[in-house]
Amino acid sequence: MALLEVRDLSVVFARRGEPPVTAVDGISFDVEPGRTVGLVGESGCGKSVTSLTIMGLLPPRGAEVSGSVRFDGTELLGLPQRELDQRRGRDLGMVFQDPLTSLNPVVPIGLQVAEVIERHRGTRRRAAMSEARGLLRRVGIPDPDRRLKEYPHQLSGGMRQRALIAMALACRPRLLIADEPTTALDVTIQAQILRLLAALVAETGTALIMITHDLGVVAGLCDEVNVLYAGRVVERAGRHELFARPRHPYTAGLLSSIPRLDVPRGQRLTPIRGSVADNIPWDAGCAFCPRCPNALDVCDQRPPEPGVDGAGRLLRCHNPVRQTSPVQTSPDERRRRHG
Ligand SMILES: Nc1ncnc2c1ncn2[C@@H]1O[C@H](COP(=O)(O)OP(=O)(O)OP(=O)(O)O)[C@@H](O)[C@H]1O
Repeated sequence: MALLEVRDLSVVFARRGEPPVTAVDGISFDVEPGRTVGLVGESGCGKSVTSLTIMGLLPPRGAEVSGSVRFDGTELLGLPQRELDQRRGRDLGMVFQDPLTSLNPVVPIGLQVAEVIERHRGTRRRAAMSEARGLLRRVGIPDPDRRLKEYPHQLSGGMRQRALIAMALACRPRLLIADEPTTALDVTIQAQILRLLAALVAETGTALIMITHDLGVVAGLCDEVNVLYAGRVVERAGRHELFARPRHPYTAGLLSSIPRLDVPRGQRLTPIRGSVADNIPWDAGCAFCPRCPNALDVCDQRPPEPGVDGAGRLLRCHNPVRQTSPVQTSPDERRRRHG
């Protein structure tokens, strides 16, 4: 059974004097224990609203939420706040993109981690501090005895992100949601943090939802990738299939926007044209249609229904990319081939 089952989740924000915004529009996906699932898409496609809804952290007023979010068989939507807080503390953890705003600037790092352990597991201060030291070491913070006493501003960006991961792990969550955890970091530190997350997932068996605008980030980490566009999943496939044969023109565009060294001669990067401001509403057709290189007449007349092929790939497109042989090689595949 899936650890997390999201079914037909929709989130609509009411705005005074303006039409409502449908941030999430009928999203469904599962996360199995120990698996890593990516939610990928451009800014504004609904990634963060989805994760905040799962965590029960959406502002209580102004958002109309429908659908179902079941964690280990329990419906989380509509759960009384107390029970949700307990579950969040015990089973669900989150790593946000900006550690400086997520960490308390006036509390030393070690104490922040220890307080999470104390609050959620009832551990005494001394034992919690000792466990915090171990966690800081585990997430790769050098000299944890010293760092324990330091404040967030005394740590580098990468170390702050590691501290945040330590805090999220302090409750030993069964599901961790990482929302753009590497966006604020430079490229080498990004790679280190991604390796750390992969190692922690393998070691602890925690399920992970990885939220990012960058398909390159999920390339080495996710078992399965959901590509979101304007609040809907437009393609879902295992990482290898998605990278080898993207079928939705949006996925293909995202993939070809990743700079790579092994692009076949003559094939150029073809970034997606336009912006989300060009979208049409889903009830009129495919929201991506005005930006789509494959658009047909039907695309701005009728919304595409999602279909699932024999290999389990979900696709929502009237005119998918047709490929008979792989044109892209996933980073994993390249590593495997080249050792
Ligand atoms: N409180 C709110 N009130 C009104 N609209 C909102 C609110 N929060 C989010 N939205 C809108 O919902 C849509 C989805 O936002 P969301 O933050 O989930 O996107 P995202 O894919 O996570 O983008 P980013 O990577 O920029 O955070 C956007 O159009 C956004 O403007």
